[in-house]
Amino acid sequence: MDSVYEKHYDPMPVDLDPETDILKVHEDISREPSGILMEDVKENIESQMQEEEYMEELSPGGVLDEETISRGLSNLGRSAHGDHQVYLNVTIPGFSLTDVTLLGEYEYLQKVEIPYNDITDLSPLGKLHNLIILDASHNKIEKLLDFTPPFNLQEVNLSWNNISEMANLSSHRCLIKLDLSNNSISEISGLSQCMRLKYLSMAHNKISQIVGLDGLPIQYLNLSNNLIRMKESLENLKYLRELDLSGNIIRSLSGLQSNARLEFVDLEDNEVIDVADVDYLKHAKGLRELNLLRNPIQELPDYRLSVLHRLSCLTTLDRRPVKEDEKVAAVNMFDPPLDVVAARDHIMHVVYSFLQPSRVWDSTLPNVETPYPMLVLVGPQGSGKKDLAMKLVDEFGEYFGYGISHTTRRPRPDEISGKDYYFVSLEKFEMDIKMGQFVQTHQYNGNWYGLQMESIENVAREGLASVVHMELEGVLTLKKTYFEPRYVLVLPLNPEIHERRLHKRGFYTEDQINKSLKRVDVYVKQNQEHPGFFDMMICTDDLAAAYVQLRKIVMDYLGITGEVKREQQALNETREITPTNIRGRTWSKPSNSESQAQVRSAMNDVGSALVRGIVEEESIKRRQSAAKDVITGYVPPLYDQLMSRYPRTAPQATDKQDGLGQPVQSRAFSAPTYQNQEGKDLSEQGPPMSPDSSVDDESSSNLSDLDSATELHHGQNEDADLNYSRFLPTETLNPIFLMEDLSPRPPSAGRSEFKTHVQRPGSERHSVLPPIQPTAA
Ligand SMILES: Nc1ncnc2c1ncn2[C@@H]1O[C@H](COP(=O)(O)OP(=O)(O)OP(=O)(O)O)[C@@H](O)[C@H]1O
Repeated sequence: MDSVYEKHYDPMPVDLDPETDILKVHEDISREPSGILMEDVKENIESQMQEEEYMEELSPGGVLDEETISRGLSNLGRSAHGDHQVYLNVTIPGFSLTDVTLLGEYEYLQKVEIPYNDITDLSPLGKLHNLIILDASHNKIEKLLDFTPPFNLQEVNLSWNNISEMANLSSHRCLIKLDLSNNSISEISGLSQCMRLKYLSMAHNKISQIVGLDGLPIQYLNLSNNLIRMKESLENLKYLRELDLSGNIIRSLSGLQSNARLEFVDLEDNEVIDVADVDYLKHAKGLRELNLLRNPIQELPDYRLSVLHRLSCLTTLDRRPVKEDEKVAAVNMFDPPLDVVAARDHIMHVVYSFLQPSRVWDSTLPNVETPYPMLVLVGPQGSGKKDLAMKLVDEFGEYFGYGISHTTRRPRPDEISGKDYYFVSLEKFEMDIKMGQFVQTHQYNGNWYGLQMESIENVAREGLASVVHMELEGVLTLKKTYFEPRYVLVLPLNPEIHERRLHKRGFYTEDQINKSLKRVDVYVKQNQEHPGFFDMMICTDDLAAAYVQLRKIVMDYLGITGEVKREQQALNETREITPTNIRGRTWSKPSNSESQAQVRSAMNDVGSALVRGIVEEESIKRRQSAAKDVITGYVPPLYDQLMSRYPRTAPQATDKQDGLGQPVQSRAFSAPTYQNQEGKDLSEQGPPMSPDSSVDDESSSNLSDLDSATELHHGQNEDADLNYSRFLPTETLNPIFLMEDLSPRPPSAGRSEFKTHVQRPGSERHSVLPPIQPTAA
């Protein structure tokens, strides 16, 4: 037997030229290909022709005949009554049939597929009592199901026909699926009795209103490519799960708000313009897919995130799967959790302050372990926290100072700028934010509130702990900073008393009062869900009792008894309180029990008032080091600048503060005139870089504040300067000795005489803040 290769191989006709010994191809290359292949082709063509002839013979004139039917029959099975072996299906597509009368004789048929013909009349099918599925799509039918209804007809496909009007289908009660797409129907009607209808497609028609479907159990509705404006409600289509309304002229989605079972909505190519319309789909908790492609809404900024925020359950939007991070981004953009708001607030202030030239603050109290002593009273508006704060400052004036926030709110009649708040304009507030002056900010009732570093420093400079009051959001930001205050939750638990208090003040609108009352729950929730978030809680239903409680907490914590306090008062009356003679009190959390014990023991030692507290000792030590760095032009590595908890990136006051009783003098250029090694006056270049400077370039550090540094140095003679120059950051130094060498702080007028002969350390770099050596109490 010939192999396949041999059978199909048709060698080129070649001759060997005896002279040249070269193979030559035959001149006559146009000869027929091999006989076998030719035969195949011929066979093929013949069979095709035969087929066509045969087809032509079938159902001549478009009249269905036996032969055609017998060829289309399939699925041999039992008749409905079970007494006959019959074919159950017939498929006769594309025979240009016009007359299907003969089909009526096949009464056992359950499925009839006669698409792609020219049928206009389906009445013969009325005899098919067992018919369940009918596909007569792509025909020329003009009337809808105008035949005696088979008892169990469930699925009908009459798409791509010429139906312009719907008929009363009340007799087709078993219909489950009806496809009438691509006809020219202008109104939906006649379906009211089809109480099993689950699937209805009327796409590509001329429908302008979604009516006539009330109460039907439709789950899948396709009305795409019609003329629908969607003014009506689909409220009665309770079971709707998939809705295709693409290619219409829909502007608003109102009407879909009641379809809670929707899972898929296609609104591509419509006129939806407002992202708020998406809210109409909010009740559909199971909505997974939404398509709004080719709608004007797509042009809106942050469109995708905005939709995802409103419909958080979506898994696919505009045919694109929704990613997890998109969902997170959507929430963070449109409804950020309190913590995210606080983180952003914090980042903003850190970045702005970092962009500012840094300064060394004057106060000696803050240190790495207890950055700034601070007591924060937290609670909703009208909880009485401000009254408590003021009273605490009144009574314990030698321990606490009131940390005054800035606000854009208008002052009330009895309020004084610089006492209750610094009342500033919005422009000023924003400018201060940009100048990196704030530690935290928060918007409440349309007004901005914020605590500036300067306010805290003003209190700390007096050797006192700040008492501030704020809303929860402020605390969340504060918790992200290097401050570690004590937080006292001040909460009215009786809503009636709270409401009465708010009404009595007469400042608030009903909305504001309601908001304040509701916010109590936010605080309660925060307290319950984050144990330890607040250090203490005081109920302020009775303000007097609340103060007694707060007072006791404060005195216990500070370790003062009534007697000691009196002693201390007497002591204070007899001596001037300066930052150096106040001992190391703190209201912030010591980082470990040891240092807390040290603080307590130092504080209890009332008799030795001139002995410095540990807090101050450590603070002085660091100031010395920082001051030396400033003088020697040392720039800390970027990491140190960022990570150090010392307030090195504190904002620079470059402007007078509006509303301050005593305007803060500009500190930006307060550095003294000084000279470099060669004796050249550098004052034109500005002062040397502070240890906090965020700028690496020495020449650009012209805004450093050198108050501390100059205070340490000022007034020393040449010897003192030389003496100081010994204490480079590399050397271990007991700051007490250094302080004893220094004369008291001179008036600032003398600063201009300051000169330095200290060598710059060059590449020798050291940590700005040397580790704290444990000091004996
Ligand atoms: N820096 C701040 N950060 C966050 N919240 C602040 C800040 N300063 C003040 N707040 C709070 O903003 C809210 C509104 O301040 P406002 O001064 O208008 O309150 P109030 O009507 O006087 O009520 P209250 O007596 O509770 O302070 C108050 O709860 C207040 O504590």
